[in-house]
Parts: sequence; structure tokens; C-alpha cells
Amino acid sequence: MGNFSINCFGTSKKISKDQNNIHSRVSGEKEEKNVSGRKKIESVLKDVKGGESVLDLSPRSTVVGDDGEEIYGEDCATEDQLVTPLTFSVASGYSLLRDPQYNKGLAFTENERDAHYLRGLLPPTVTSQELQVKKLMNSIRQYELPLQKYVAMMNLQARISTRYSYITLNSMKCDLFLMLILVVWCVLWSMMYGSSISLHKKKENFKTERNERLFYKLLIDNVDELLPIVYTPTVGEACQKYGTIFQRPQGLYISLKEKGKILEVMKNWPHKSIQVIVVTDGERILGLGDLGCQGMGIPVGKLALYTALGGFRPSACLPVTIDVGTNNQKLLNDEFYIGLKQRRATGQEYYDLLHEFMSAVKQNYGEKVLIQFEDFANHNAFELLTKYSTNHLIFNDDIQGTASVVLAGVVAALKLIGGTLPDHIFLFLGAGEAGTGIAELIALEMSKQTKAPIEESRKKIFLLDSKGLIVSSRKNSLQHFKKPWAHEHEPVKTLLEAVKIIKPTVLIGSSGVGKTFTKEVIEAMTSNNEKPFILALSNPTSQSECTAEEAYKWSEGRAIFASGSPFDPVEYNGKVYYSGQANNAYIFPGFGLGLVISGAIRVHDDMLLAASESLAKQVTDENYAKGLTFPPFTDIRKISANIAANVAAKAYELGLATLLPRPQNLVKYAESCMYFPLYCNYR
Ligand SMILES: O=C([O-])CC(=O)C(=O)O
Ligand SMILES: [Mg+2]
Repeated sequence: MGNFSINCFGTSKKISKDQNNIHSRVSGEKEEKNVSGRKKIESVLKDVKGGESVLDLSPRSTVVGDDGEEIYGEDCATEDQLVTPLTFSVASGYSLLRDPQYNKGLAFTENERDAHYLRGLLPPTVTSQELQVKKLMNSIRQYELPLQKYVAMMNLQARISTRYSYITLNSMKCDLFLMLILVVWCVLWSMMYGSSISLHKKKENFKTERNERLFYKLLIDNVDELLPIVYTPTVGEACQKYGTIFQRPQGLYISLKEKGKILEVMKNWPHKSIQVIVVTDGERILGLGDLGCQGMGIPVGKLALYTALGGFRPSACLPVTIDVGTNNQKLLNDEFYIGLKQRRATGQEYYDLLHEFMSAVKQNYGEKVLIQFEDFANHNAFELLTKYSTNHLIFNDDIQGTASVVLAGVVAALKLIGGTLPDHIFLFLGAGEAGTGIAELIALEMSKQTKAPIEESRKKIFLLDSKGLIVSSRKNSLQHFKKPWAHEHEPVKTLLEAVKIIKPTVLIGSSGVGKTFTKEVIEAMTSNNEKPFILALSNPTSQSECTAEEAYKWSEGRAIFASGSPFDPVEYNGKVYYSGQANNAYIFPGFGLGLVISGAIRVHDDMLLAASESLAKQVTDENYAKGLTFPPFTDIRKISANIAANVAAKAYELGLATLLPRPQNLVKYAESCMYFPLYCNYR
């Protein structure tokens, strides 16, 4: 027997005012009975599927029409009639083709076309997923602008807010059993809610074919080409124009309007088994500043990478934007702005909302859901990390992820620039989340190597902010996260002066301000060092401290260069130079996977060091020969599995892992846990 698929949507039925009144009078009681009945059915299904409940039987099941269009068939209801938007349907025919989670387009087999009422709805040819990838890449390459490619990719990906699951069972006995349960359940529903049950019919009017598995296959197979589209740098432009290009909502928006009911709002999200949340409040999007609610592009993009690079199931990923307003006047004046049109809430009001969010996450998804903070402004990022790292599984990507990736790059670069880590002198331009986060992790690793106190290691690391070098005479006016870096040193105003006086061997840009590594700065670095290591980390490309071409040209080909946003290889004096992308995308997907597969309950700095160590080890001689200090992204899933294994091993060692017993081979185990977007076969 072929695969049997059941897709549970909400159903449609107009119900009269009277019926509705009756319903509302008894709804509390019915809801309760229904929940316990549902639980029984869910537990039966759990047994059938070997522990994993695959059929979502929630009475809250809803289907949102694509264009806000009415899709439940209640078009003829009069205004004073209330309708129950419930549809139970086996996804097939037209609705299956329009369902991003299960659509396969021309890859539906002959048998599937017969079994799922697809005959005539598709042209006769049957193609492979590989051919679909090839065709889509051809079309995406036709677009001239990266933003057009971004929109095309998002249209392919978009997951609608449906709550349904396919059931794939192997034995006919199970099928019949399941069918029986479903029929009984549907009848119960229809009795309770007076709804009709519609099979094979769901009116939809989607314009673009969406196919989630194809989206991820495309991204995995063409990671070098598509990473800069769905992620940095294009995602930055997408966030700037989010209101204008906005077509379908993605992710969960939690604004001040939801204060007091965040848990309720969270329950509107269609998926229950969440493993990772990426959350932003939009105040410091990349190096682009306050983009308010339009920052949603960042969690969406990061989570696409969690799936493509780290193998998380798409349904286990939840993008969240917390909207407390924006101080970006341009957005406040923009009629297409999608967020709250008010200035940012601050202080207690801000912290109360964040606290409610954190509590709701724990209550709704449990202790082991990973919350990744992304692109918060400095003044909140550090405080939130300190406040929640002791009682939640949280990770700040801009502080900790960037630190881990840069430490890996520095350790790997030692093969090219020589010396040991404690032999080097570091100068940072930028003393925010990335700058101080990286500095702290480098100091930690140095002191582990030298067995000297961390204060000693810090003496080799200098940070410069917009007011000049961070020195002890400024201590009283410094933000708390900068204080450990206030050295006994005379004040220095500019970067050029600092390079000349301090003579760093490694120069790291993390200020979010572009074009700050000038010709003079690079020349000064080159006159002090045979091979200066230069990292221009600010994103997107427009904010990069210098380009790869400038670094190679101004250092006469001597610099080892890496940047946050990608740069193409550069030809200089007849030689081709390749630069690495020191982007946290190397770390967070594998790091998160390591936490999840070990059931870690807290993040520990040693786990960041473990991730870093694993990444550095994966730079091959072939990479070094090209001047690269990071392995290529094409191998990223293997890289992520290795990082995950090292992080999980550390979690077990530290006693922070809860999934016992520890798997013997953690790399194999990590690989076996990774989602791969091949099509399933449908009965
Ligand atoms: O998103 C990126 O490419 C890296 C990052 O976290 C940032 O710049 O804030
Ligand atoms: Mg970030």
C-alpha cells in the first residue's frame, strides 16, 4: 500500500446565530471534554509512531488564507452570523500542490498523482528534486538584484501558519486503525461544533509555488551562492525594505500590544515542538541600526541557516521579533512600516515585556529550548545575557557566537602568521557586543594556555571606541562591559595613532562603521608585521571596515584577511587572494545542535571554546594554501556536525547534559539527528 497521508486543517461551516449562542454557552465544558479526548487520541498516535505524536489534534487548528482571502467557504455568511473556521481535509489535489510543507511540484510520482488527485493538475512530466534545483537556480540567476533573489527565495520558503501533520505509517493495520480514529474524531468535532467535514476541497489562491523542502535543498546544494542572499549581506537590505517587500508574514510578532498575553499569543504559533528560538528587538540590526519590527528578517534568516547548515527541522525553529517601537524616524514616517508607530519603550516597561516573553517560552516549550538573542543594542544585550544565562538556555550570537568564530579564525591563522596565541597583540576598533565578546573569549583561551590569570591575558588586548582607546583615565564614564579593558595607558584618540603606538599583530574591526580601516591604517599594520591579520567584521558589506581588495592592495598582498560579509576572490599583481568569512554562521547552527543533542540546560563559556576549537581544526592544508583561515561553507553540514559533537562532549563533561546515556560516537550521532530536505514518499 502506498503512503497514506492525513492533513488536518480547520473546517468550514456557517452556523446560525442560535447555534452559535448554544455553542458559546457550553463551549467551556466542551472544550474541556474535547481536550481530554484529544489527549487520548494523541497518546494512541504516539504509540503508533513510536513516541512522536505526529497528528496535531488541537481545536485551535486554523488555516490562514494567503492574501487574507476567505478560504473557509463561508463567503455567503451575513455579517451578523458567526462562523466556525474549521476544516478537516486530507491534503490532496490542488491544496497539496499549494501546501509548502508537502508540495513536491513536478516531482510527484505517477503513483502519488493517482493517489492524491493530482492528475491533470500537473503537466505529464515527472522530474527529480535535483532537476528542480537546477531549474530554480537558473531562474534565480536571471534576477539581477540580490533583493529580487531574496524575495524569490522567501516566496519559495514561506511556511503558512497551519497546524497539521502528515502521518506516515507502515502497516495497513495501522492505516485502518488510524483512519477509524480520524473518522470518529471528525464526527465528534462536527457534532460539537456543528461543522461540516470537507475532504479534498480547500479554496486557496496562492500566487507562487511554495515548496519548503526544495527551498532547503536549494540552499544546501548552493550554499556559497545563496547564503549571501538569504543571509548577510542581502538580508540587511531586506530588513531595511521589509515593509515594502512584505508579502507573507513569517515568524511570531510580539509587541507591546501583547503585554500580559504573550503566552496566549505564543500558543497561536502552529508548531509545538520548538527546539530553537531566534529573537530580536530590532534595535541594532547588523551595522544598520534601529530597524524596529523590520528586524524580523534576521531571525527568519538565522533560522533558515539553523535548518540548512545545522539540520534543525524547520518546524522546530521559531523566529520572534519583539516590537517595543522604534526610534528610527524614517520608519515612523513610512506609511508602509509594519511595526508599532511609537518611540521605543525603555527601562522597566521594556524589561517587563522581555521577562514576560522569557517566562512564556519556558512555560510553553520547556527548559531545553535554546533562545538565541540577535541584534539587540549593547545597552540591553549584556544585561539580558547576564540576567537570563543562569536560568535559561540562552546564547547571544553577537557576543558569544562572533567570539567563538573569531577565536577559531585567529587560532587557525597562527599557521600563517606564526607564533602562539599569547604571542600576539590584539587591537579592536569597536568595543560593543562583538568587540568585548571576542576580546573576552580570546583572553580566556590565552589564560587557559598560559595558566595565568585572565587579567594578565587582557593586557595583550586593546579596544578603541568612538572616544578613543579604552584607558583607565576614562574608567568612571565607561559602560560596565568596557571596564575590564581599561588599561593603564596614555589616552589615544585615533585608530591610526593606536596602530602606530600599540603595534598590534591582529586588527579587528567590530564597530559597525564602514571604511574605517583606511589605507594609512593598513599600511601601518603592514609596516609593523610581516603578515598582518586583518578582520573587518562589521556587516553588511556597506559597513565593512575595508574591502578584501583594499586589504590586499594596501598591504601589497601581505595581509591575511577575513570579513563578516563575504568578498569575492581578488586578483592582485597576477595572484588570486581568497578571504575567509568570519561570520557566526559557522558557529551557531552547530553550536545549537550540540546543545540540543545533549539536552544541555545551560550555555557555558567552555562550550564556546569547544566550538571554536572544532572549527579551527577543520581548516585544511588546502585552505591554508589559499590563505584561508576558515573552511569553505560548502562543507558546512559536516563542519556543523563536528562542532555539535565537540560542544555536546563538553556539555557531558561539565555535567550540563541531560540526555543520557551519552552516545558513543557524537559526530555520527549529530549527523543522524540532522534533518535533510529530501522528499518523502506519500502513500
Ligand atoms: O548576521 C550576521 O551576518 C552576523 C551578525 O550576527 C551581525 O552582524 O549582527
Ligand atoms: Mg547579529
